[in-house]
Amino acid sequence: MKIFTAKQVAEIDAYTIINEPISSIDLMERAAGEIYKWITDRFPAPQNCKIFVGPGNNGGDGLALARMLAGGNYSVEVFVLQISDKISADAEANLECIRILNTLDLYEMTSIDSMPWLFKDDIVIDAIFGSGLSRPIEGFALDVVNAINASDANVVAIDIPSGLMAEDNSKNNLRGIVRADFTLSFQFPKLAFLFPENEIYVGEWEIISIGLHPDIISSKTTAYKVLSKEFVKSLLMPRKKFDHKGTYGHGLLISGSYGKMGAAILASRASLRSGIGLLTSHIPRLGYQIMQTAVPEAMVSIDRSDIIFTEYPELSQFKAVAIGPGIDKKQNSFRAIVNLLKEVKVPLVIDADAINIISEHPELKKELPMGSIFTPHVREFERLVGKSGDSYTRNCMQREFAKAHGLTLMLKGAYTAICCPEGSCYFNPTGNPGMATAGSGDVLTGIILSLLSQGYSSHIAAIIGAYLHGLAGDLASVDVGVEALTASDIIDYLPKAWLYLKK
Ligand SMILES: NC(=O)C1=CN([C@@H]2O[C@H](COP(=O)(O)OP(=O)(O)OC[C@H]3O[C@@H](n4cnc5c(N)ncnc54)[C@H](OP(=O)(O)O)[C@@H]3O)[C@@H](O)[C@H]2O)[C@@H](O)CC1
Ligand SMILES: Nc1ncnc2c1ncn2[C@@H]1O[C@H](COP(=O)(O)OP(=O)(O)O)[C@@H](O)[C@H]1O
Ligand SMILES: [K+]
Repeated sequence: MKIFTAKQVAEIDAYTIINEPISSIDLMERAAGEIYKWITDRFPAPQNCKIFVGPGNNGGDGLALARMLAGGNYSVEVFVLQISDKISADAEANLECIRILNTLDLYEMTSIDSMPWLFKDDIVIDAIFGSGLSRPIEGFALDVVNAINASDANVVAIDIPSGLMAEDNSKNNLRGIVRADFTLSFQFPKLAFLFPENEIYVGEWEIISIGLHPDIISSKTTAYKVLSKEFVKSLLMPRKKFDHKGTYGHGLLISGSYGKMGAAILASRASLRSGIGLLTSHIPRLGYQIMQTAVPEAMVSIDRSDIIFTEYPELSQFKAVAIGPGIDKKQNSFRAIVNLLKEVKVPLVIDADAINIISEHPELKKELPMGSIFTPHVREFERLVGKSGDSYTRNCMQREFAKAHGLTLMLKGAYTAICCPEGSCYFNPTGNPGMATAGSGDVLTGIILSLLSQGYSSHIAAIIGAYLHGLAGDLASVDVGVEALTASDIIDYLPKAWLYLKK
């Protein structure tokens, strides 16, 4: 699913109006009708609805919705904020319509003094500002936002919580944003919904389709997409009858150290559960028996060191290499990484302490092999790329870094962001908080190594890997719940995840 900027959505709107064709007020009616359906489904009548309305088309949606709710056995009060002299034509038309209705109460608000009391069971509809917000909210509208936020009512935001910018909130007043329980976004998600600090404003979000024109949606380009099952499935390569293990490649996994052999076991098992033909696990000597016992399918390459990574086997036989899970950051490991970066000619997955080592030696950033994949979580990302005060800025830095170095840079977490060398950014919707547990990143590294070894290109391997990893976590959470979920569960549910993905 594509994510467009607020400006692009306005263009898509305008195209739809001309080419469907449909009048703008009818499009507003359609949008409000879809919100009405959602509300009647979620909060069946009778209920008390308090609708706060601003001067633009977001307010117009709220006014059209007010008329529908009033006709549907809801008790409706509408509060029109007198914010500016301007009111959009469609909002004005809808305001005229409801002025003559005696089925609802209409109030014009010029100060916070006329703010109604909001009760716990009230449904508050936030239609103050939508995607036309051009600056932080101030004045009495800010007081209204704060009063809504201080209440226990059920707050439903139309299109976007008022005060939240659709993309960049780095200069916003964060105290002037409605904290919705539900956000009903028209046709597409906003980029801001995918950033962790905005969860308190957006609440649960849903996409409400309003029939915007398919031609413009498919032709308009955007850097941002949310992955879908259909898209990920379309990337899978079919297996053929006469394929053999050589067809699916030989991968090298460099992982583990004293006290962290578990990372090597997890990544190895995940790799083998994701379709790799042959896996060689390079580990320090102490891990030999552990690995041979825990993962009999893996071949083992033994480091001269008992406890850390200091060397690697001859590389020509491998189709892909992954390094990092559990390797630690000792000086000898750093030297071995310097050599590996110089020598490796195949795609490389760089995770965990391999990222930290490169971050501590910025001169190594020049050596990064094109086509490599970095898989940092946010702390590792900050060490590698730099700090930022907000997620939008961080995402811009991530895209820039991927472009500048010609590599795929994943930022792990809820909605893992995968930035590709040509500038695109994919967000992964699968996964759950149960995966915030030790070793789940090691599992992801193993999966991606496996996909690279099978011949998937770097950014495709990152996309399939992130989606599959989250899907396995989601399927596991259905059976074991989120608290009890372990990284091993993610591996155990990889078979089901593959089957579900290919269905
Ligand atoms: N997408 C779709 O397909 C469809 C979209 N629809 C709906 O349209 C909405 C977008 O409507 P919109 O463009 O009229 O913008 P909206 O946010 O209502 O208000 C802008 C007004 O507020 C003003 N203003 C801005 N910031 C301000 C501030 N801080 N403090 C004070 N004033 C401020 C601004 O003034 P200006 O910036 O020009 O000074 C302007 O007057 C969209 O979110 C969705 O709900 C549906 O109806 C149909 C299908
Ligand atoms: N709340 C969440 N929602 C979705 N995925 C999550 C969530 N928390 C963690 N994950 C996923 O779990 C993995 C955690 O990786 P990482 O932090 O490197 O763990 P570790 O270092 O313990 O292996 C990442 O792939 C991340 O996307
Ligand atoms: K809104």
